[in-house]
Amino acid sequence: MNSIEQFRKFADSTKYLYVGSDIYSRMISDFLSFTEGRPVYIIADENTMDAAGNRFLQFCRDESVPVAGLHRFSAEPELTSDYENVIVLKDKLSGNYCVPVAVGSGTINDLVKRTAYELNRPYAVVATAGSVDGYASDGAALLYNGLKQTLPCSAPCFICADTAVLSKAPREMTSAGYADLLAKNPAGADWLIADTVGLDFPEPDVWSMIQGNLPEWTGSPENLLKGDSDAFIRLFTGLNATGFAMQYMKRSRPASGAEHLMSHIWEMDGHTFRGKHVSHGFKVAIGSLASIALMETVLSMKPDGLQIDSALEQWPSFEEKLAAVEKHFTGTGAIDDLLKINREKYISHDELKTRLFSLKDNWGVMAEKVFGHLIPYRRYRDLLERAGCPVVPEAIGLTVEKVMETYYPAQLMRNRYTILDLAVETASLEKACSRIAESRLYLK
Ligand SMILES: NC(=O)C1=CN([C@@H]2O[C@H](COP(=O)(O)OP(=O)(O)OC[C@H]3O[C@@H](n4cnc5c(N)ncnc54)[C@H](OP(=O)(O)O)[C@@H]3O)[C@@H](O)[C@H]2O)C=CC1
Ligand SMILES: O=C(CO)COP(=O)(O)O
Repeated sequence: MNSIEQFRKFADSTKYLYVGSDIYSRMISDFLSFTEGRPVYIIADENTMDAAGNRFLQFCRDESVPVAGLHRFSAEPELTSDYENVIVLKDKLSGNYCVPVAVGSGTINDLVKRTAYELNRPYAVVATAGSVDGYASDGAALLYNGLKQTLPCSAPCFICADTAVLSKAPREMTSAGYADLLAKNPAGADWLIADTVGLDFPEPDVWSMIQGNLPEWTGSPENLLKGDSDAFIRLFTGLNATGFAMQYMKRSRPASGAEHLMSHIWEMDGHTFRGKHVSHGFKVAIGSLASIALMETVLSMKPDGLQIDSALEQWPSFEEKLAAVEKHFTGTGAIDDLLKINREKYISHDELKTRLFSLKDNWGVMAEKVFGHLIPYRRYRDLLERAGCPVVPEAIGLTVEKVMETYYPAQLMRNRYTILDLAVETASLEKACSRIAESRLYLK
């Protein structure tokens, strides 16, 4: 198996990485190099303090690492990725020159990551679950002005994960991490589509690190559910390699495609199921299935089926496109940011015409490339199911109809070309939605 350390060469901020069952006996010397004698300030919550924080505190005591303070968010109500929580943390930390240590999973890590960045300090994370690929990324996925966006900031300088802790995390968190990792497959297909349009060339080293190793990282989902420690190392390696890829590229393209944009819409809607927020990974699982369904439906079309005249006729003017953004997002704090994104993203009728003719010429090559890469829907669903992930929208409190309604606003979320753009630009979204909704396979 590829060692996680060999992927760290892609990271410019993460200098130290410890994963395994005996991390505390090995990491003191590097930890002291990281802190440079400054005290640590631990940020955790009630769940994560029990899961790993107390053990980390014991490590500090045993090794005489000074602890300046401890902020423990309460477990109820659920901690969210709202930027307001960064303000709370900055207020706590700004007075003393300590180094922050996040003890938790995706949300706590992102809150501390952005706080450390705004205070211009390095930070460490003690991971408590293999639930997301965000530990090692250099962005924080936060709700800022109501828009779920990836705010720039440096990745952690020091990452450690005790596999005994990861394997004891709630099973759903592991399944969610598996779904977030497996999603690099449809996200990669989106990258190939963007490449065909001439917008975003897949960086070869990053492509081979992620896509080349993904089958091994995700190949035996049931071993994760059995608590197999090697399976956890593979999962955490894949999640962190993706984070390193984001550090290397300074953007989230290697990790995120249409499936993530759909998940962000549901998060911004405040979607809950049985009174609780649905995890990032579970929303991504349904977003992935929806994205693959759309890819298989749209790309199965023959080039002759691409009606350029009708697509051009349906293409909105600049004003009409902005009006569509207003219609979908008015009343949310995100509206100004989304209008800006869509002003930048808009292409004129003439530009669309050129793109559509080029697409018609390259359609067969693009479909071949994408289908050569994409895990087919049935197999993808099976992998998710074996990993304990949701495979129908109802399992996270959505409906097929709601998923169909999400494709269009998700296309407005980012200036990053995906299958959503291809479907909208070729005026095939509506027809594809009817086919998906009527099919006996997709999202059923
Ligand atoms: N920056 C990036 O590149 C990325 C960021 N993300 C973001 O990460 C967030 C989701 O993170 P995710 O990890 O799924 O969920 P959370 O960090 O929100 O954690 C979900 C719940 O699990 C609890 N928990 C964590 N570890 C343990 C444990 N070992 N034992 C018991 N309970 C535990 C948490 O407790 P508590 O509330 O106490 O922490 C919380 O209640 C989203 O905001 C998403 O957008 C996702 C991918 C990439
Ligand atoms: O969640 C992320 C990666 O897993 C971040 O992706 P976005 O940049 O699309 O928000």
